[in-house]
Amino acid sequence: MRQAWRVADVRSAEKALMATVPEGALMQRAAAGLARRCALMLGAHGGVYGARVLLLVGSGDNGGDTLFAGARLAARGAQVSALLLDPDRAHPGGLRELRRLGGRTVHDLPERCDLVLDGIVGIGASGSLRPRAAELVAALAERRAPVVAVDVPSGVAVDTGDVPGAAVTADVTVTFGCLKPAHVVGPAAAHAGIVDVVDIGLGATLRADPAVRIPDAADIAAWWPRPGPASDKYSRGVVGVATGSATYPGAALLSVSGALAGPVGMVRYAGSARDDVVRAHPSVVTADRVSDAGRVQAWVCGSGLGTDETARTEVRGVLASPLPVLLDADALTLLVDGRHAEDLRRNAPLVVTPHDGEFRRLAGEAPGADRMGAACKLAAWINAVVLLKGDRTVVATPSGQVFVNPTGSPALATAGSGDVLAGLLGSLLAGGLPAERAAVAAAFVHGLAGRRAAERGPVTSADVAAQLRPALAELLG
Ligand SMILES: NC(=O)C1=CN([C@@H]2O[C@H](COP(=O)(O)OP(=O)(O)OC[C@H]3O[C@@H](n4cnc5c(N)ncnc54)[C@H](O)[C@@H]3O)[C@@H](O)[C@H]2O)[C@@H](O)CC1
Repeated sequence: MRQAWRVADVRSAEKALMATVPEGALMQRAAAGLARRCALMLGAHGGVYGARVLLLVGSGDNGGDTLFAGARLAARGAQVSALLLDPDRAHPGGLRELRRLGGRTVHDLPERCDLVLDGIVGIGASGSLRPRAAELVAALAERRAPVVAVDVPSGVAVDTGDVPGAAVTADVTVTFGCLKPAHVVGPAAAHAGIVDVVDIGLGATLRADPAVRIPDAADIAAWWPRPGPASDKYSRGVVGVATGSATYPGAALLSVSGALAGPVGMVRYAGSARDDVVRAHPSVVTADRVSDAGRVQAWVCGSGLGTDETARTEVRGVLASPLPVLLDADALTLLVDGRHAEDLRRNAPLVVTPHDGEFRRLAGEAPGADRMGAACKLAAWINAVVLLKGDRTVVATPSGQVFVNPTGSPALATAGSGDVLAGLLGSLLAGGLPAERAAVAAAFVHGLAGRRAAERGPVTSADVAAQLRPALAELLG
């Protein structure tokens, strides 16, 4: 599992490390890693010798890294120019080194270059880019040259992943010591491109809890419940699905197909779409109401349920059970009505899976610029695992742990895709996974399925459901 740390924690780790190494050593490690990556990129397109490299240099150490890396490229024969945002405050040692090795300074963006290094600001940035920097970033976007961001793309909010104004969009970001939240969460993640972490020796001094964890395929495969020789349909878990209605039978079908792809041995469906469900999925055992459904180990409730009195009774019924419950869509609307989020507090595990609109109804305010912070706050308030949907879906626990799903796909932004996710997640809850792992694993596999479905053209949520099993077959080997 990869992890990302907040600026303050990176700073203290760097401070501790700096006390043990010669002055300037960390910047040289950073610059060496950065120059190596740039040389690789140039090598793939004609070579370093003679390549036109532009450095955008701010007045902090981020600019210093950039100047030293530029000097290394100049030493290998690249034609390196540095555009200094504030010439009087550019890193003096870096500038000297660049000039010594043949680099020069320029006042404007050149018409053409083979590679741009964005060293305007790094983790020392505050707020949106200042006007001169913002202008430069806008002009850069028109040049279409490959861009390497140094540490973080200039203009992103490093700790939250927000993009408050103009920001560099990089092909590659070379970061130092560890990932930061902006590389993996929020709109900033899309500005980072491929992220390379250069080891500058920070590992031993980076002791704080990470701000965010990013699961990989091996984590999900290790968590996924698998049947053993002694398993039967009950011991694998039975999930109850209370979704859909006569008006929205599709929601029932989609959440059930999500549940069937999960690890449970049986799916029970309770609701007025039972005939449709059984016709499409003959293995599902159905009932009219939650109270008649029989024994289950977890409930999924909400998608397409409607908001009438019957729906309200069903939601109350699942919440009154001592079982893990996942609430989505109409269930959230019903319970909250803008004011009753406390009603969700219960002792058994609860997962809610809101999109931004549902989040606003639940929390009383939109997630805003800090999606991780907002999800954590809501999770603590209602004592639930919150899965906040988005391009980089965030999963937050009541104790403040945050995970970000790396497999998101724009293909998942389609009606009913959340119903499929809810069914799969409920199946994992019934299969015995702790709530946060169930949420993280479901988002991961749902994302993989979305990506697979997108390879075959425009995607419907039924396509996503159909790709869950092949995605799992590949993942679980
Ligand atoms: N601290 C360390 O040990 C290491 C730091 N390194 C580099 O140092 C960077 C951090 O350096 P600094 O702390 O000097 O900070 P930065 O270089 O990230 O930014 C600070 C400078 O940017 C300006 N600035 C701040 N906000 C701005 C905005 N919104 N628009 C335009 N300009 C703005 C400030 O006036 C200041 O001059 C890291 O990102 C990394 O690149 C690396 O050399 C590795 C080691």
